[in-house]
Amino acid sequence: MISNPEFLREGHAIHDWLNPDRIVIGADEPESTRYLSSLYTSLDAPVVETDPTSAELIKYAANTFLALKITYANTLAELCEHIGANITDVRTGIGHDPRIGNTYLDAGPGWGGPCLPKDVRALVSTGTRTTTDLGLLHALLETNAYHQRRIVTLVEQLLPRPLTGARVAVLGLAFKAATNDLRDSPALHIANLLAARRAHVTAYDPAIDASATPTAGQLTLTESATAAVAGADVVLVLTEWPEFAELPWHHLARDMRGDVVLDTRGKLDRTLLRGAGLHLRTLGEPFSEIAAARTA
Ligand SMILES: NC(=O)c1ccc[n+]([C@@H]2O[C@H](COP(=O)([O-])OP(=O)(O)OC[C@H]3O[C@@H](n4cnc5c(N)ncnc54)[C@H](O)[C@@H]3O)[C@@H](O)[C@H]2O)c1
Ligand SMILES: O=c1ccn([C@@H]2O[C@H](COP(=O)(O)OP(=O)(O)O[C@H]3O[C@H](CO)[C@@H](O)[C@H](O)[C@H]3O)[C@@H](O)[C@H]2O)c(=O)[nH]1
Repeated sequence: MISNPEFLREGHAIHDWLNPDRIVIGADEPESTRYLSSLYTSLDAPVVETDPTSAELIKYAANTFLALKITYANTLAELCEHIGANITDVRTGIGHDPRIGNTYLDAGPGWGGPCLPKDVRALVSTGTRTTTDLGLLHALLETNAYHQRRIVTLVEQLLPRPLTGARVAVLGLAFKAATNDLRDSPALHIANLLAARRAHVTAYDPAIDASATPTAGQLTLTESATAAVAGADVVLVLTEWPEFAELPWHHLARDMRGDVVLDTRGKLDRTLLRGAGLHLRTLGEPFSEIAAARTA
């Protein structure tokens, strides 16, 4: 048996496959390793030759480490909000240290998709069959679920009315930009949590065909951002599609009932939104501006 894990990212599949950081080959027989290695001679990457169990563990361990980094960033972002620090600066400040690096530290609505959640759970499941202390990994899963629920709490805090009956416009349902994948998507999960709290949720994602996509909850999918945002008490950006920054916010603001945008990906232009008369709330930044507007 040979284990040959793949490390490409959705949305970058061809680039990542042609430019791998490493090739991992786990085989019991040297002949099998030699044969599989020969298939990769056109690619310029270090080859890690190992046994099948270690190869499988490399895959789970890599995805779990990425999940740990993201969750750490999300925890820091929440802390920043409470103590008046700025997550962007904190991230830059720690990221210059090459031992830490500056990737997978973007605060957001929790990690998801078809790979990270599955592989963290697989690592936990594998460890459960042993006496290994898995406290860190259990905490990772629990904390990621907490960070998704936290977005619902933030929406609730930003609304000038109860969440029940409020109109929430969700921009982005895919688990990240450059894909239409809804598997284990934090965005879809959060939208469903809001709908379960009896908010009226209208959602738009540029890669999701509203007419062809069944949703489990009470979500209304729309074919445009304009349609999703019309009448909204609050706009919630959950996927980092670049086009959301380019939306005609002046026009959208006129059709909204409220004046707050919660951008969980930190990609919108604060000056542009302010010019449109909207209050922008991001993760990991103090939000006194909105609190001041509410108490004025
Ligand atoms: N999605 C990614 O970006 C990505 C990246 C790297 C590695 N991987 C790994 O690749 C694998 C597949 O991921 P995916 O996202 O393409 O999943 P997927 O669910 O989209 O595709 C899996 C396919 O395998 C088929 N299948 C499942 N069991 C089968 C069986 N017993 N016999 C024949 N066909 C079977 C399914 O019908 C499906 O078409 C996973 O192990 C994943 O961890 C995925
Ligand atoms: O700084 C970051 C980076 C990512 N994410 C989130 O993390 C999740 C995963 O993102 P990404 O790694 O880009 O997605 P995948 O395409 O699922 O790729 C991961 O899973 C694949 C399948 O196992 C592996 O091959 C890849 O190496 C691994 O990056 C998504 O919800 C992202 O929004 C963040 O919140 N902040």
